[in-house]
Amino acid sequence: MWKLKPPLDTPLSLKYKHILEQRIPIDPATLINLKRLSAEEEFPNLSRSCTNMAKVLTLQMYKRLRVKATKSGFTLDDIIQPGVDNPDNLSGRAAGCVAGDEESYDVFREFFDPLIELCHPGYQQIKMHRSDMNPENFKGGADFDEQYVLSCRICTGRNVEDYSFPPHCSRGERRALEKLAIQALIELSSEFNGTYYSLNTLGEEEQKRLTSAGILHEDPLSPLMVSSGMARDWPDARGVWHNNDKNFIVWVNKEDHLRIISMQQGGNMTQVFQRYCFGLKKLEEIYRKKRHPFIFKYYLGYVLTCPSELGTGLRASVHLKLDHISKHQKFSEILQRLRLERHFIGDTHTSAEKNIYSICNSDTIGFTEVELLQMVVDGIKLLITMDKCIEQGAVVDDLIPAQK
Ligand SMILES: Nc1ncnc2c1ncn2[C@@H]1O[C@H](COP(=O)(O)OP(=O)(O)OP(=O)(O)O)[C@@H](O)[C@H]1O
Repeated sequence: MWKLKPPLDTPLSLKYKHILEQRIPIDPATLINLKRLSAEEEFPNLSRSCTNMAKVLTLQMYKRLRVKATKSGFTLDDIIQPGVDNPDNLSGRAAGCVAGDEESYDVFREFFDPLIELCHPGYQQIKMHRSDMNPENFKGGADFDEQYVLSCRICTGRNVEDYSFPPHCSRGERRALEKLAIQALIELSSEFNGTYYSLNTLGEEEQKRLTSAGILHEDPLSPLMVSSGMARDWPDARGVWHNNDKNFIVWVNKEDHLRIISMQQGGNMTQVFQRYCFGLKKLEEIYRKKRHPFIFKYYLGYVLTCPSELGTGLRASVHLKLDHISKHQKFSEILQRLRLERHFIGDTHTSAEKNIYSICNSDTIGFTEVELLQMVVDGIKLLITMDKCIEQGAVVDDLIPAQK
């Protein structure tokens, strides 16, 4: 397994095991004792890494931070491992690192603050995170022309107080979180009738059915999940719940304790957002009543495993067909000005041939949920207008938005 924790039978690691299990504050001197080699000798080779982690981490910072750990024992080396193993940065936003628990963002703030700023320029000016999950505050319609838009999806993550995050949680923590999620989802079922499927016991037929409904993916274990430690013990204590209409989905113990998804075919983003807000607020209330609230910090918003998803965690994406504007030489620049980004679709080859794109918001922090959705909807509508104009032989340069 990737996590190079010392073997448990040596005196040195017994000391480490004690630290992990007792959850006592870690004495930096203890960690220094565990580091037999110098920072220069241990510093990772980042020459191929295009991630934001590699842009932020210097040897001096590594020297200062490598002897620190959170109370549950998450270290800087654990944080940066995904970016060391996966040097590519396909989205431009790739953090190349993960948090192992809520405290990671405090103990390693010297590293995380500039990193979040790179992922989300302007983050350091944010005084207080704002949330707005009232669909009535959305201006204008959020319904798209279905000749262009094939499907809409909104996704976010949530982590529960007092438990380590998936890269770091123990088997027992993960199982306790699954138990809690199953109880909460049963309560949610009074609003949304649904079923939980444990990956441990999932049959082949069910697996096929969930995959064809876009709920399970062919290969759930990305290299990022493996190198961050999120894939440890897979599929133990992992599962997915969906409502009877298969348009509200909750993943348990994947990248975050919970990943919440509202999605449907066609262009009705209004319904997708209404369901997202209603279901997520309900789930949050259930967890709060069980005295296991979601982790929220005034300056980070909802605290998630991946620092590029802090704030709302919201990713609103649309699969749409753009035959013309996608060939414009400034297509990438237009997306950037609209604060949107392109994600790759599972079957990249076929979707590229058919000019089908997956476009979503690039920000998650600094804006409310309603504001982010507004950006996505207004941006997608503009792209569709531009596509239509080009098809009719018009020049669209004066429609290109100014840099926001
Ligand atoms: N609008 C959409 N309609 C249908 N499927 C979608 C849509 N947007 C994304 N998906 C699918 O959801 C999966 C995850 O998409 P993507 O990687 O872009 O999102 P993410 O936010 O990075 O990850 P996740 O939402 O799983 O946490 C992919 O299989 C993708 O094809």
